[in-house]
Amino acid sequence: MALVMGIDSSTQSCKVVIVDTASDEIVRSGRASHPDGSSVDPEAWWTALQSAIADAGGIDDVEAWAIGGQQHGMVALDDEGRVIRDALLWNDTRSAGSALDLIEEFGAAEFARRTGVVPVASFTVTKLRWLRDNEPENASRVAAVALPHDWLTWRLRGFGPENPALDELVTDRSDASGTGYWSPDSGDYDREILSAALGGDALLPRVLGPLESVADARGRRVGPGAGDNAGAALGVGAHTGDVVVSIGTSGTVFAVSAERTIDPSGTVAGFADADGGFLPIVVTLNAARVLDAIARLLGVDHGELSDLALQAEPGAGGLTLLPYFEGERTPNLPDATASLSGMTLASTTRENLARAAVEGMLSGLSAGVEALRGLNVPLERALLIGGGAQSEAVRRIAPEILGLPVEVPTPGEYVALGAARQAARVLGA
Ligand SMILES: Nc1ncnc2c1ncn2[C@@H]1O[C@H](COP(=O)(O)OP(=O)(O)O)[C@@H](O)[C@H]1O
Ligand SMILES: O=C(CO)[C@@H](O)[C@H](O)COP(=O)(O)O
Repeated sequence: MALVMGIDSSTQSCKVVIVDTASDEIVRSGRASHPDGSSVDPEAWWTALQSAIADAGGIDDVEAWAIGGQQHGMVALDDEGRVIRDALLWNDTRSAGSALDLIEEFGAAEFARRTGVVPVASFTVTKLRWLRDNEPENASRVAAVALPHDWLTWRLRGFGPENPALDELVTDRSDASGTGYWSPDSGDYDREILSAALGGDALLPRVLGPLESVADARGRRVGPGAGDNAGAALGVGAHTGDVVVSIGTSGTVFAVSAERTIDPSGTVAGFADADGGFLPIVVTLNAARVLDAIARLLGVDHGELSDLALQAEPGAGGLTLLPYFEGERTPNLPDATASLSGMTLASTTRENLARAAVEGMLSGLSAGVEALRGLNVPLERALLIGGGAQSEAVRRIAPEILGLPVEVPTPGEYVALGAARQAARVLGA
């Protein structure tokens, strides 16, 4: 029997699972919270990772590990391996103007062709341009740029300001594909785009193939890791025809595909997966936290919110929630706010508001399903995962709004599980 560890360092928390490779069963697990906000000191993730590992009973008996994590966050390092400023996360919209500048310089179609994405504020490339234009002194100190999972992998392998070997930074295809300066065709970085964004070159993590590995300070195998969505695809075992709908802080709709997709409109991002293929994906900024916000407003917990929503009729009596609480990424409306419409004396009930929250959140995801269908991605069934999939109302209303049969795998930490599966693979177990 060999034990492996998978980690999901997500927006709201860090989750650790320790899996027995003989049975594929989780034998121990742990978690710790991350701070709120879209600009976060990466040290908080490192502290949370260590707490989550302690909560899981430690890793002395683990033979291999891998980290999945929230994508796109900009971790800028100086030449002594120190973090230069708080990381700007995927849901930080301050670089929306920088995204427009990059589109003007390169063209949306050219960007999509070269990198698989059209810049929006979420992608790392726009955060680097924002740094260049707004904090030139910080930009001039950047020696290396990493993503959250790259940086945590480096730290857990024993590197950091005390041992600042920047050339030991590694990443994987899936997370590299969310930077906006990586080419899905060549598998190399697009240095011209990187330099145009940052105003100079920087060291970037070496991109490992799906079965490549490195070692930690104790000689254990360390997998390349993954962006959280690609990690979830591994964890849930997604096949052609499946569309995974993940309701976490972000709402994501994605499929695994042997072919890369190119969408010059930017609606579908042409990411890579963690298995040597591709992962066409649509991402919204407003998902589980829409339900959190309305539950808070109504003074109920998630179970009660779900009960209320299921007591209302489909269509919520005409009440509609457009849930752009955090601006929106798809459609690209970084400055939008949420709005409630269709309020009459009859429609304005607690039940209808709860239902409107579920329907509004799912409608954003349903637009994602349509966008994938528009690129001829085969879609036969939806697999619903993420914290929001624990809501019975979400599970029961989803088939009608998504227009697909919906299966709900047993609630679980699929990103961490996907990372554990990758660790087992690199161990050859
Ligand atoms: N029963 C539930 N119904 C609806 N939402 C829930 C439920 N349980 C947890 N959540 C929400 O799910 C979110 C966490 O999901 P998760 O997939 O772990 O997010 P992330 O990966 O972005 O950190 C939180 O916003 C939490 O409030
Ligand atoms: O921006 C994206 C994908 O493009 C998000 O999916 C982030 O990767 C954050 O994921 P969660 O923390 O919401 O799971």
